[in-house]
Amino acid sequence: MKRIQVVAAVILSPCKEKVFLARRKANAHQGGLWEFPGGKRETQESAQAALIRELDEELGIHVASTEPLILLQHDYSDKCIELDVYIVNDFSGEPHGAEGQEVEWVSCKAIRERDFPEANRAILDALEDYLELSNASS
Ligand SMILES: Nc1nc2c([nH]c(=O)n2[C@H]2C[C@H](O)[C@@H](COP(=O)(O)OP(=O)(O)OP(=O)(O)O)O2)c(=O)[nH]1
Ligand SMILES: [Mg+2]
Repeated sequence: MKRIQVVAAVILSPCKEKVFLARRKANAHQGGLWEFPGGKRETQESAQAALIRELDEELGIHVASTEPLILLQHDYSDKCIELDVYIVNDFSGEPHGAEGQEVEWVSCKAIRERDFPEANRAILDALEDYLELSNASS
């Protein structure tokens, strides 16, 4: 199975206490579950360019800077993906569900109460480590 290249963003509020989540449309792959906004990379497109394009299309924001969080591979029974995940804490515009999807700023402390696709387990672990480190140094 060809591996699908996906980029996703962990969008943090200025004090890093909240993260902006979107809910996958019911009829999509992994439908109804919460996700970090993003999508498939186009041929020849860099991860950065894909992230900027996806967050403009899906949330109507302009990404100013990113830092890599985790790169992972996950095999679902029907799809194999590679997820390239970035922290975004500098952007302009007010994020909203530009494609009619449900969105929400969720407290980082309560994020594990949401249902995510299986691949996201590793992202949540990486995010927890990232937030611990950034709290320790502030
Ligand atoms: N954006 C995103 N995708 C995720 C996450 N976790 C996870 O398993 N995925 C999977 C679900 C999909 O198989 C794939 C993303 O593809 P997608 O179909 O949503 O891509 P897209 O936004 O470009 O949408 P489309 O143009 O194909 O409608 O990655 C996540 O946290 N964020
Ligand atoms: Mg998407």
